[in-house]
Amino acid sequence: MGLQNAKASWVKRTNIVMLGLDSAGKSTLLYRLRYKDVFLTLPTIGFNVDMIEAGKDFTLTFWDVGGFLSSTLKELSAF
Ligand SMILES: Nc1nc2c(ncn2[C@@H]2O[C@H](COP(=O)(O)OP(=O)(O)OP(=O)(O)O)[C@@H](O)[C@H]2O)c(=O)[nH]1
Ligand SMILES: [Mg+2]
Repeated sequence: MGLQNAKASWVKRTNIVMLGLDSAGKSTLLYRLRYKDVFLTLPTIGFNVDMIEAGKDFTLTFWDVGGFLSSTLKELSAF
């Protein structure tokens, strides 16, 4: 148990936020990277979170933000 926790502390984690207009292809890109396949998608309500193990001790966490929320965040960042 202690050994597992010690190992986990070595894992490098990076967060990637995907922002873009409605239907830009954010979720399609994420599913392509995650599952190596193309899926039929629905507009994302809010956001999706998915994790990809890019290497033995390296994980990427993708925050796939829906177009509507992306636009709202962009507007807010202008203030
Ligand atoms: N031709 C083409 N269509 C794409 C591509 N990427 C995505 N699409 C299509 O564009 C549409 C929207 O894709 P999504 O991945 O749902 O777009 P999104 O950016 O996640 O949209 P929201 O969740 O609404 O923000 C879907 O019908 C996809 O099949 C691409 O590279 N080429
Ligand atoms: Mg989406």
